[in-house]
Amino acid sequence: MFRNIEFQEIVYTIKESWQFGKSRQKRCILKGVSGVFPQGQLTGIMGPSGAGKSSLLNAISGFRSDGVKGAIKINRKDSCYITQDDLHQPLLTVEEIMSVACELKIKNPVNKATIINDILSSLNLTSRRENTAKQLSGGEKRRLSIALELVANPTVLFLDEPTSGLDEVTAAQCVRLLRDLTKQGRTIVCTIHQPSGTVLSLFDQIYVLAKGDCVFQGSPQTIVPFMASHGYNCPKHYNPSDYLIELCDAENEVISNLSEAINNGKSVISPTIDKETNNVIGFDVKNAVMSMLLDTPAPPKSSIVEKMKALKRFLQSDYAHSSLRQFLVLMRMMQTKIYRNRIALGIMLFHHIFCGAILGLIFLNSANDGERMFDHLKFSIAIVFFLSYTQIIVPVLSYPLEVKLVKKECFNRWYGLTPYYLALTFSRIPLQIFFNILFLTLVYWLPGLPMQWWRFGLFSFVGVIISLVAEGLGLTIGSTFSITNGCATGPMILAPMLGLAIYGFDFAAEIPLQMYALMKMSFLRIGVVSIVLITFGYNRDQLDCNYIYCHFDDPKVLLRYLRIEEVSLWHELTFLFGLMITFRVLLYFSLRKRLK
Ligand SMILES: Nc1ncnc2c1ncn2[C@@H]1O[C@H](COP(=O)(O)OP(=O)(O)OP(=O)(O)O)[C@@H](O)[C@H]1O
Repeated sequence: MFRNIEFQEIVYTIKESWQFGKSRQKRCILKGVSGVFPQGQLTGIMGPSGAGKSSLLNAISGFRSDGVKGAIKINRKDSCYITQDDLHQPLLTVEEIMSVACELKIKNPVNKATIINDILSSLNLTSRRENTAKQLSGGEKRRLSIALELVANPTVLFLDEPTSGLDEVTAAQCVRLLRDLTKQGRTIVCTIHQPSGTVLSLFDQIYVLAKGDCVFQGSPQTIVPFMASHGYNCPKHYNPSDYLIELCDAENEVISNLSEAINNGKSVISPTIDKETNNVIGFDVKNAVMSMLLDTPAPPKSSIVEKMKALKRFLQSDYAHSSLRQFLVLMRMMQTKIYRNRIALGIMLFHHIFCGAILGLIFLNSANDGERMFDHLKFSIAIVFFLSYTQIIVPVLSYPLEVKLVKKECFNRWYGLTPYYLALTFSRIPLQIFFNILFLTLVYWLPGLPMQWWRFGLFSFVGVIISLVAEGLGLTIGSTFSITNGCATGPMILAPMLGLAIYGFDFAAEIPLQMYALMKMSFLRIGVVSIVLITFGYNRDQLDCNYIYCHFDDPKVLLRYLRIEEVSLWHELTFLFGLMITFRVLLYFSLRKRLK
């Protein structure tokens, strides 16, 4: 059902970020603004930089709810939000991305091809359908963002700065396109920076904010007469919106005068039109009729009714398809994405073969040397460190950007968190196993470890588990922090773990009990102990000795020296599994927090 979007006395408060020596203070970004965005119209939210335009759009669309107070009347299930960043899967073609959107967003995508053709041709993207998203220009990316959301035929579209970064002609084309979409009954609200006269005239309504207050709401043609009635005469040949914004930016008094006149958005300025010439000859200040003001308040609900409603909401899926179907579509999309990234695949292949060969050559034929006890330990540490570092650093650098895309798609109800999370977890495993086994084969074979299949199998299994633990940690960091903060956090977590991994190898007998407990928290330590147990335990044959006496030629002596001869590999594996699950659970909650 089409209805106006109405909001009343919206207050948006943020907590200033913490600064050294200063206490955290609250800052009011939106100061009780009200307004109506009429159904089937194109409304532009304008204002000086920092006025709170994006904040208002985020608050009304629900993209941001923390710190937002006030009443908002909108059918969110039928709306979508298009972010400023134009985030898409860069390696998929326009057609593939549209196809994924159709499969996830349409209940019965039987005429999927027709829907895609219609939307692409109406947005002038047909000629680009075979191109990947990263090959598109800024304007094309913007149109693709709109095309993707149109698949579900939403009645309300929110767009944050759809014209930013576009030249004047492309910006006008973009706004014209939005206006055409309103002709099909859609309500479109977007933030916009100082539009040209041509672009301004394309809007049905303008909502102007200044320092968190509403200073104008109405048709663009009424800006000049409205301002003039308050003594602010817009010079001829001057863009009225520029004049209004510049005035508000310069003088606080203007903001309070205009905001009072418009009742902070509770009034709307409508044009008086001369019937003969069809020109705007004046304006009227009307109450922005807000049905929610007229609605009689519902009687307070009992907690049982509330609980039943919550249960109903839980059982009714917000999505077009079941979680299983979402998982399968996402899994296929992620696989395509992984295998299409040929450069990354090539680098990963080279990285694993090169590092495996280098490590193998450093310890070439040394695995059976009974005099090189410390080399055996260094070898185990190097393997564990390689597996961990590789798996942590890649997601720390690449995942933060993906989280933003996931946030947008989840918000627009493409899919739920659980199917996404499962697809993310399982889609990477086959390739990860392949690369790790390649590396582990080289480092097993070149140093000359015993050619026993079962031992190699265990060695590879533990290696893969270590890399999965590390990947979980890397993804958790990537989903929680930005790239910059993640780059500091990753090594900060890894460094003590590495310290614990090598701690006490030469005085194992004297390690205090508390340190043992701490060492169990380092998956690197558990990984090193597991690798040593596999390579030197399980009745490994006597090592070579070219002297009269080699203290460590009996592998059991090495295990005893490290105080791990009684340690069970399965016990260590249980800890590794425990940490793997812990990091994956942390990843889930971190994603959930971000998506909220
Ligand atoms: N999460 C946040 N944390 C800290 N400050 C914020 C946050 N969100 C908004 N602000 C501040 O609120 C003010 C309004 O921000 P907003 O992005 O809504 O402005 P805007 O009118 O869209 O500006 P611009 O046109 O420059 O994008 C800015 O001063 C901004 O720094």
